[in-house]
Amino acid sequence: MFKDSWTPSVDLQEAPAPSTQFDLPNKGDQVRGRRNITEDVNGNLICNLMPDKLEAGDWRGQADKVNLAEESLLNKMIRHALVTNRNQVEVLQADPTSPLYSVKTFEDLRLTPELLKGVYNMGFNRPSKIQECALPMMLAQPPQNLIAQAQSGTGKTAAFSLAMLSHVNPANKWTQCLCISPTYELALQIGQVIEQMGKFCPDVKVEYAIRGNRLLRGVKLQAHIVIGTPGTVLDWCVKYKFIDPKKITLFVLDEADVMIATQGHQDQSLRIYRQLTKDCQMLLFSATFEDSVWRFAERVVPDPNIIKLKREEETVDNIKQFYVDCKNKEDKFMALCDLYGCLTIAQAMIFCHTRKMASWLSEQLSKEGHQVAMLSGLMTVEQRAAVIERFRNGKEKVLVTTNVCSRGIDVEQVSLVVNFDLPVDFSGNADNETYLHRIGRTGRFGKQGFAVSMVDSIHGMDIINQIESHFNRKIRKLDTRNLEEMESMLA
Ligand SMILES: Nc1ncnc2c1ncn2[C@@H]1O[C@H](COP(=O)(O)OP(=O)(O)OP(=O)(O)O)[C@@H](O)[C@H]1O
Repeated sequence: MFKDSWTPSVDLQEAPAPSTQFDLPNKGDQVRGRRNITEDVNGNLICNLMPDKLEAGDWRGQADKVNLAEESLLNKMIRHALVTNRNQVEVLQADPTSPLYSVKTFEDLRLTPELLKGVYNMGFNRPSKIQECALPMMLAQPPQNLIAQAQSGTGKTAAFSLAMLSHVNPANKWTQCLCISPTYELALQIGQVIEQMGKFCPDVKVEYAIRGNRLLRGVKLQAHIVIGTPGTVLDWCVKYKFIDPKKITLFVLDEADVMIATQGHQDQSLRIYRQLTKDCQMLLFSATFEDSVWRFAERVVPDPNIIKLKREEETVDNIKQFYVDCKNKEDKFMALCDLYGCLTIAQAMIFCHTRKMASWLSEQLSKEGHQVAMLSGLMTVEQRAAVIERFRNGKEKVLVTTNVCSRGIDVEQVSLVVNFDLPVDFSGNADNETYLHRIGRTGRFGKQGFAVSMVDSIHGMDIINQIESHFNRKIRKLDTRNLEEMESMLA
């Protein structure tokens, strides 16, 4: 195994760093305290202000951070099927005069029998919505560039995996397809899809340009497809020359939104891009499309075809929304217990703002005899996926969580969502988007759902009013001590 001064530096760059505590002067901050500086899995520095003394209900301290790369990985791990989306795919062609092709079957794509077998073997009967339009473009001759945006779970990874496998000429013993992904774990996930889909194409070789995978100096890589993180890919192309970037004919950049949110990855991606030839086909995928993503995409993908599939709107229509007036967290807990006594709850999700609160609440609920599962940002993504799986299978009826998992969990049996802490943004205003994602966990699949928010301050009441007027839906007061009234309201 080869080792020199360069490899550890890439390892360091792409490895998660331990949490570090610094005592810094907090110029301009109203609250005195310590700054907890940590690095997320992408190498982003996260600075959490940890006040010396948290006020009751303080929304700023210790909130669990939603990490885009982790969220994306978790989504991949817990999803076993396509996300349904009834919106129409929007297509903008680079050459509007060329005919627009879309396919209804995988046979229409004229794939090799081995590859077609691989696709069917994965249980894919027909292309997903985005695949119907994207696949013919990706497989077209002459090659076409593509920027595609669609929410997670719509079949993007499967689409570009198929494109790469179909693109490769196994007789050419060099790297022809290069795919970059924001993290080690995400790169492995993509590789798994390619390996599974290419199961019946044994001549196609895949390699991972990720930390820890060290090749002997001077080696010329024979793998046809390389998937990796930007730092290692750049070094494999430029420093070690394991890959000749001039021979790459298909370049895929996945999760562009996560990529540009990660320090250094945007520059590295651009540097990789500059090594490629003008004829190299470029494909870029993203779940969201803010201006910054769009500007980046335009730099990496010249003359693109553009495909967009809008996220299906979440609605609060079949969710009965309430708030409960409480004095403090103990009072909120009492109200929660009252609620339990009254509602026939299939399963419930309870949202807290901090890990500490989530732990306290889980403990209290367990003492009351409830089977409780808990999710927090302290857990690894694998641990979170396992907890969600157990909850999905009904092993626990209550899931206490921070914001780290408010998205993406589809559990049909969730009939109650409780905002034990209200969703607020950093400035203390109502976080309407988070509220919607949280309560959207109930009332799914056309069923009736209940969302109850616990309010323990004037500020909290103000937040409820803000949410009410944002969604233009009444949030009614619920008196959990008045059983009769409660039963009639929840009926
Ligand atoms: N044509 C298809 N038919 C049935 N299932 C499919 C099809 N394409 C993809 N899937 C499955 O749907 C799920 C989501 O697909 P995929 O991972 O490709 O989506 P994505 O848009 O890349 O989402 P993410 O970025 O979260 O991975 C996966 O479980 C995948 O196996």
